[in-house]
Amino acid sequence: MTQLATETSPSSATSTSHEHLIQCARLTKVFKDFWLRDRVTAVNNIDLDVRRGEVFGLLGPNGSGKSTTIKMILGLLHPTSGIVSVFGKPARDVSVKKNIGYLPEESYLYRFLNARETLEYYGKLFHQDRRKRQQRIDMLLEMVGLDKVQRRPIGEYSKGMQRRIGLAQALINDPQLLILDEPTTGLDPIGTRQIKDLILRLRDTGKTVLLCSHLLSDVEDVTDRAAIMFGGKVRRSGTIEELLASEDQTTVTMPTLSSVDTEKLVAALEAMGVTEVQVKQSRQKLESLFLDIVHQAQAEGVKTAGAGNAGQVAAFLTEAEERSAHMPEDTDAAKVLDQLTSVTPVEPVSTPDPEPAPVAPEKAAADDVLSGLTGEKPQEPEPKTEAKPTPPPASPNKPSAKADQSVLDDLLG
Ligand SMILES: Nc1ncnc2c1ncn2[C@@H]1O[C@H](COP(=O)(O)OP(=O)(O)OP(=O)(O)O)[C@@H](O)[C@H]1O
Repeated sequence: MTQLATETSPSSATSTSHEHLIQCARLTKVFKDFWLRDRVTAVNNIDLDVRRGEVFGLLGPNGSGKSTTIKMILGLLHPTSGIVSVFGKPARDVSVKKNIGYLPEESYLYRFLNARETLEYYGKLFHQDRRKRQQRIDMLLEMVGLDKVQRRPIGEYSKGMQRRIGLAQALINDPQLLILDEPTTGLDPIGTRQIKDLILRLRDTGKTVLLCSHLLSDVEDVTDRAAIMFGGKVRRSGTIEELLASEDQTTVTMPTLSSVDTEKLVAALEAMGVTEVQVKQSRQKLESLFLDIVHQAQAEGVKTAGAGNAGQVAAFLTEAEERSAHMPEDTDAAKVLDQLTSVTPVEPVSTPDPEPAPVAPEKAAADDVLSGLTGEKPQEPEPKTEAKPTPPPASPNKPSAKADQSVLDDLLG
């Protein structure tokens, strides 16, 4: 391919109005020291919105406030000031939690549980009945390529395998909003591609993804819009096209031209008054080259300890994508992803339970997990507010943008 770069026009990106699923207004978090004096302003008066059905990238260097923002969106940290609403409700509202899946930056998995037990544990926290839980666990283990190693303790897993089980854990409740903090850390390029494909597939089925990553090429590949933070503030935000558009260049790509044709083309452009024309041979991305080489080696039957798992995930995601391009509906992979991503009514988290006692150990364990995530002491349980079912996540039942706005207006006073 030949690429031709010339000076000219601005981005063609357009923005349309969408329903806001996360809204942060004047959001601030100041961490205090032991004597309650202000120590660190981690997030400083930011406005942010994430729209339903988009992949939103939250970027920034270490310590810029991304994780703190995410924890406030999750209701794990109290804002010092400002407002954060999720699904049109305050972030600490327990009922919104059922529709959120979260992959934390660090794994908070139990080393001595195996993959299946881990998903069992998280499925139970959502009070899923046994049959539904088992089905989902089977589908998720297959999807993240860990079904063959599901009985091994997680402590024995490699970093990438732990990321995979973390992702499965985040999806166990079929969330409408998926918050992924550095999802591709530790993954090989195949696993990274799989996660990116999965994110895109989930977006295509109507899920919203908030993605936090330092790997800019990953973010660039999958996000619709992004915000770049520094020092607790959002420095820039917009669509990827808007953010990356080079205002003073146009790129034209075409099949490779002969040197004679290239000269004619450049001469024609110069005759039109276009200056500084650059002609260069297109390069493929290192990721495509890597994947080509690996796939070729797999096709040749070259043996390697890790290839089995990676190949399986790729096949699953490929079949799912083919199905979306009008493949027969009944392939196994299509069914798996379909069921995982289908919009199903959300079950009440705690339908009045005739035997409430057995929930207690899980609750205690959940508090452990929460306190691990936040680094703060767990809150006292909010009495019985959990019992209210969330409206089904299908868009007709979701609060409208107007409703979102009015809640926010109410909250803002
Ligand atoms: N529990 C805490 N107590 C005190 N300071 C904190 C706490 N959590 C975060 N901070 C501080 O807040 C700032 C922002 O941290 P945060 O973890 O949000 O950054 P980040 O953008 O997610 O960074 P990274 O990319 O390294 O994960 C940092 O200066 C950090 O030290």
